[in-house]
Amino acid sequence: MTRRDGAGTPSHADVLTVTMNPAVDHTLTVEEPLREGEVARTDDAQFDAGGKGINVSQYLTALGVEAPATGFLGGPFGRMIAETLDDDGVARDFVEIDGRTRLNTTVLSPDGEYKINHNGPVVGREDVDALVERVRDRGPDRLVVAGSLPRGIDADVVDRLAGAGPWETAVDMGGSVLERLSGAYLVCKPNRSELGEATGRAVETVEDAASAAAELRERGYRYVLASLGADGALLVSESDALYAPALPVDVVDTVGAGDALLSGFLAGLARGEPIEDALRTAVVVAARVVSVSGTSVPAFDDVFENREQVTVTRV
Ligand SMILES: Nc1ncnc2c1ncn2[C@@H]1O[C@H](COP(=O)(O)OP(=O)(O)O)[C@@H](O)[C@H]1O
Ligand SMILES: O=P(O)(O)OC[C@H]1O[C@](O)(COP(=O)(O)O)[C@@H](O)[C@@H]1O
Repeated sequence: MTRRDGAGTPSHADVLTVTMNPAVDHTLTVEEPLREGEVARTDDAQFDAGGKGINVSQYLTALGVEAPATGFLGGPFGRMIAETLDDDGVARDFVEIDGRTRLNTTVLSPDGEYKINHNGPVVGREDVDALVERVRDRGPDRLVVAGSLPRGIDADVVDRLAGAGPWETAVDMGGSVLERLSGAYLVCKPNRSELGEATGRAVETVEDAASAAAELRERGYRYVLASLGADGALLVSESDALYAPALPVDVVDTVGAGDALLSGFLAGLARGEPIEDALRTAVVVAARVVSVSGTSVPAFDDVFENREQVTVTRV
């Protein structure tokens, strides 16, 4: 029997996020480039509750949109994530699994950003059945399914979650998963390489990204929100392709940048913003998140007022 690892009685949610493969994010900053055979030492280490949907729940909650988190948690890192969500006031309703939730490591060194993501635990079909029930219990208006799939789970589970009720579903998953989905989705948020992987196209320029996003959109997405790193973001709908450059900020690291972009977009939609403004909000939220380390939640107080800083053009 699967166990419920969550706080409180299930209640309706505006947005519910699903993270099937959560992670504790371990961010280490070193002062010298890593050298083979040498021990690097640092006093600067940070642990955050992570995984794409969990980050979206944290960012949305901080942006004033109720967004409980569900998915699978297990082991000591799973307990740490649950405690962090409680401390941050993010409602949670996870299926407790026998496997251990993973630890993902980012090393920030003078020569760059190194990320190592563990593939995560094995999850069983009965855990998936329990997850579908959790989602039905909450009956959200919008569902966000984000992050990699744990071992034992195939892309059809995403279609199953999206099709289990009347909610609109956003997905932020790897290109090979996007390629295999067959349901109807509100939005997907590929980054440049995921967009290339999902379409088999080379994505170098903004124009390349717009063509690839338009092709991907036709496979069942109302919007494709493509993130292009320091080049900004692109929002493609049936009638439009809108491009917004990134805001010039001092970047600490880009962990959580894509999750922040999606959160800002969903927060804009939840507030009834027109699509163009939701794209602006998304870019401001992403700029805030890349300015802090790991997936810690920065101050979002003036995000909505500052969205006019973002210029949007038609591609
Ligand atoms: N170097 C940067 N400077 C400013 N903003 C950035 C930078 N890198 C990323 N961003 C912002 O974060 C968003 C998501 O970044 P990206 O790296 O494309 O996502 P992901 O984390 O999914 O790979 C971008 O669309 C942009 O708005
Ligand atoms: O599930 P994946 O693809 O391994 O990614 C998980 C990692 O991505 C993050 O959600 C950050 O994502 P982004 O940098 O793409 O926004 C981390 O919190 C987590 O460690």
